[in-house]
This record gives sequence, structure tokens and C-alpha cells, in this order.
Amino acid sequence: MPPAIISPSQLSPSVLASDFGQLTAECKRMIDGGATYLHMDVMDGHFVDNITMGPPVLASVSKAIPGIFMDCHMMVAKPEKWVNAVADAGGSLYCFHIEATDDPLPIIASIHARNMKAGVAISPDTPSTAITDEIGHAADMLLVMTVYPGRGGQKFLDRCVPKVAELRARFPEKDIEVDGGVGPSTVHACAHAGSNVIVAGTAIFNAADPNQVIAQLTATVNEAQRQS
Ligand SMILES: O=C(CO)[C@H](O)[C@H](O)COP(=O)(O)O
Repeated sequence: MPPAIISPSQLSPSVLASDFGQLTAECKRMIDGGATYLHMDVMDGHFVDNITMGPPVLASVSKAIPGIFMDCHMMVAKPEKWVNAVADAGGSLYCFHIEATDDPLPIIASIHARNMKAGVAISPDTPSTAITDEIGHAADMLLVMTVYPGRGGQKFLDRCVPKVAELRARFPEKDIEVDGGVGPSTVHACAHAGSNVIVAGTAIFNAADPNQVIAQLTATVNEAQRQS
């Protein structure tokens, strides 16, 4: 059993599954439905084979929804390049991929210098040990991808779950996020391995009752924390 988790649960709907033509309304709908974060999937067409949105769109959302916590998942080839633009756009958390840089510590420092939380993500084929003790302690959040980044609606990769447990054992005080294929049938494994920040896209946006799914995912994490 992993050590007791002290970080509160957060539910972060992935806007990749939203109607981008109604993005602000979709984000409001999620917050009103019980989400605490909004997972903003920023893709630049280089790190992954897809393009989504950038700082101008983030700025529109933060302007329309003051106080929103934008959990910005930067699937970009040069993560050092966008820190200031995302901060200026109202980003709350800047999470970059360890595979996209040879020098993560200065990026974490630059994120903190702009008063954002710093996240470090690992793709499915990257071992959790790529997040060294030094990197993990410097970051605020560690993201374990449970699908290959780039698209929503993919099948959850169970083989990534042990990485959550390994990181939780080394970093009991950090936020640990899971992203990809997470929904009512897969959240239990993530939560019991030690994840406290849950990203879900299609499971929420495609649901008949999104608020019920948000409540169910949050309750599963809270129950896992009570049992830890
Ligand atoms: O980062 C992502 C893809 O790169 C998405 O956030 C992720 O896939 C969530 O979507 P779903 O819950 O539908 O799998």
C-alpha cells in the first residue's frame, strides 16, 4: 500500500473532449459541475502530431472565468519557450514533458518565477525514474500519462499504473496526476496507486450526466485517500 496521501484531490476535465466552439461555456459547465481544475491541452504539432490551442485561447478562457485554475499540459517541443506567454495568459500550472528537454530544472525555476505551479509529465514509454529525486522535489506536480499524448478517447494503459505508485512512494507530498483513458472503470486503480489529480476528457464530456461522473471520480479518489 502506498504511503498516506496528503495532497487534496483535484478533478481536471480535459478540454480536448469539449466543443472548442463553445470553449468558455464548456469550461464554466465543468466548474459549475464540480471540477476544481481545467486541463488545457496545449499541442504545437511538433512534440505530438496534433495542434490544439495556445496562449491567446488560454487568455480568453481566463478572462471569461476569473479565478479558474488552468492546468496547462504543454505537449510542445520547446517547453522553455512558452512559460512567459502562458503565465501572461493566466495559466495556473505549467506542466511540460521530460522527454522534451535535457535541462528541466531551469524550466521549473522559470515557471516558479512567474508564480505558476510546475508540473513534469512522463509519456507511457518513459520510466518513472526519469523523474529523479532532484526533479521531483523541485516540481509541484508529476503527471503520469496513461495514453500516448496527442489524442483523446484512447484506451487506458494499465501498465502505467505502477509508475504512479513508484512516484507516490518517493514523493508523498506532491500532486500526482493521471491523464488518458481515465473514467469510472479505471480511476480506482489510479487512485489506489496514489494519484490525487484526475484528468478525464471523453468520460466526462461524452457522459449523459457529466456532473455525476465528476462526483464519482472525485469520490473514488477521496475514498482511496481515506483508506491510505
Ligand atoms: O492529454 C491528453 C491527450 O494527449 C488528454 O488530456 C487525454 O487523452 C484525456 O482525454 P481522454 O480522457 O478522453 O483520454
